[in-house]
Amino acid sequence: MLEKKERRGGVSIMARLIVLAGSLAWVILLAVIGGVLGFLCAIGVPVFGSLGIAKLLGEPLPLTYGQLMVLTVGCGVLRGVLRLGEQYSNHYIAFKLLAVLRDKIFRALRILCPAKLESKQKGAIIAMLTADIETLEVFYAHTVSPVCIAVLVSLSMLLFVGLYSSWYLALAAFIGYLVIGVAIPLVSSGKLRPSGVAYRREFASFNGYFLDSVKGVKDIVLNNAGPARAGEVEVRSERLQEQTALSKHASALAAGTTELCVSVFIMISLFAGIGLYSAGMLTAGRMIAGVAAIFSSFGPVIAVSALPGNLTQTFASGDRILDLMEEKPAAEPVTDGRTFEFESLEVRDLSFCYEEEEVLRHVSLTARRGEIVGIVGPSGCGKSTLLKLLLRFWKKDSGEILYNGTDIDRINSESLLDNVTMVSQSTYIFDETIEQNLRMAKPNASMEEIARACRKASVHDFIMQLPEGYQTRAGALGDNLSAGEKQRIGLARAFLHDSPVILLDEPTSNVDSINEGIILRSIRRERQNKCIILVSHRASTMAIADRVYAIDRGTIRKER
Ligand SMILES: Nc1ncnc2c1ncn2[C@@H]1O[C@H](COP(=O)(O)OP(=O)(O)OP(=O)(O)O)[C@@H](O)[C@H]1O
Repeated sequence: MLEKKERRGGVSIMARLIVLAGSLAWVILLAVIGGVLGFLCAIGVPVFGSLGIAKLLGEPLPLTYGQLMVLTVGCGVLRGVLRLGEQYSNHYIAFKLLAVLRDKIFRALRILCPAKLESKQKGAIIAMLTADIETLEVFYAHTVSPVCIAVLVSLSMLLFVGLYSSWYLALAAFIGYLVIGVAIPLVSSGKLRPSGVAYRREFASFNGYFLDSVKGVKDIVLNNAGPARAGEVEVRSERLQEQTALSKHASALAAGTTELCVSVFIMISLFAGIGLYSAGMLTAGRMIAGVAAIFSSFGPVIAVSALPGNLTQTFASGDRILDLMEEKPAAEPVTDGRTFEFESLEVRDLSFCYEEEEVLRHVSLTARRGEIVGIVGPSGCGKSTLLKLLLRFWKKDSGEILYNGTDIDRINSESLLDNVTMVSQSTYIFDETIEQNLRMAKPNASMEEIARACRKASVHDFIMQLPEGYQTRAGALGDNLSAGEKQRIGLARAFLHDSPVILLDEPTSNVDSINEGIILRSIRRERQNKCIILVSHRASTMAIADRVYAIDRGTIRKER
């Protein structure tokens, strides 16, 4: 299972996410520069205009009216260009970075796979690959740059107002920036969090229930449970609506408070300016320029105060993604070990437990090229676990798994996968053509080889009946591939992969006796040059084994 780590703080998440952006951090920098210059130009329009008025009022200025006019118009035009640049950078970050992140996450998953992705985890992983990565777009494109822009623009404005107009006015602006850009986000994020968390909980619950109902609609109809199910959907939908209203109410309140505070601080700076002018501490021209600069400088901090609604969710997504990236695989891949060409397998005194639950105790068995070894035992006794350990999905607790006399922990993972293939109880069929689904086992296989593998798995005739034969898309068949057909495609993949060891977990559990006979004949023929380890409940399947081991409550004994 993915381990639950300690929650990280917001700053730590932000820092790590920026590191994760790697070489794309420079595009974020570009967006920040574009944003800062853009806002300064926007503020420049009223400021240069008011400097013109200051000049009219007799304020000495080293600029002519013409130059002030050019600067005012120039700022207006540049504002548009810079805004475009900022938006372009943000969108570039959003799309490029999401692609880079998906790639990184996929790599992390490949190392964790398959042990840590057992079925319990799939839902969380799929959510991460879709919703969480999308949410991070908000972080990179709409969180980092607004915060940096707000800090830089506010500092520039404080310096301008302080140096040109008055440090008292700068102080009033400073308090305004702090209240709008820091205090309101902090207070409202605390208040928005519970309603945001409750909303997301209801949303997930509703979605899960609804999708589950759609998937299970056949069983709902067969059990005449439709009205009860529809009633529950209605109840959950109403609960979701209530939470949506509460959540929207909280964010509307925060937005209203921000607007109110902006108006209050504009008034405060206006009254402070008039007061300073009346006290003779400021000329009319400098007062107008200072107050105009403050009036137009709240845009960046308003953008920051609008963030908290998304921020909690963004950080939660970032936290989950960082957890996945830092997750240790159940068995570290071996890259500096030995390679081998399979001849023999010896399992000695092998013990293994999943967390608390002990599954295998002092298990020993042998198998070599040319043999079919059967494993039987009641459901849940650890047969599949033993096969997974032979592929090092999990790290054994004690004992040895020796391939050609070398322990599995000292064999390169690549070499192990070249030598050992497993057909598990459920085969996943990708939404590609049947040929592509098979070819993944041997990318350069000829069509003849593919067809031969399918004949051995007794699935060739079925494929030839499909509308486009091997070129039929599995997706076009919908859910119409039976469990047995999928199982035989899985088997054909294993035959095509042609590795010396084939681990078969219930290979005939879903096929009829005619197909079972064909498959068993193929397996028997394959054994000449291979080692086949066969798990099955069926006595008819076990009949082809040279040796049979029985597992019972974790211990093994040779049955024949
Ligand atoms: N990833 C896992 N985490 C924790 N427990 C697991 C995991 N996989 C299997 N188990 C448990 O280990 C035990 C052995 O499971 P395993 O799948 O090896 O049995 P099996 O003999 O192959 O059963 P079946 O014949 O029904 O396929 C079961 O109790 C199962 O619930």
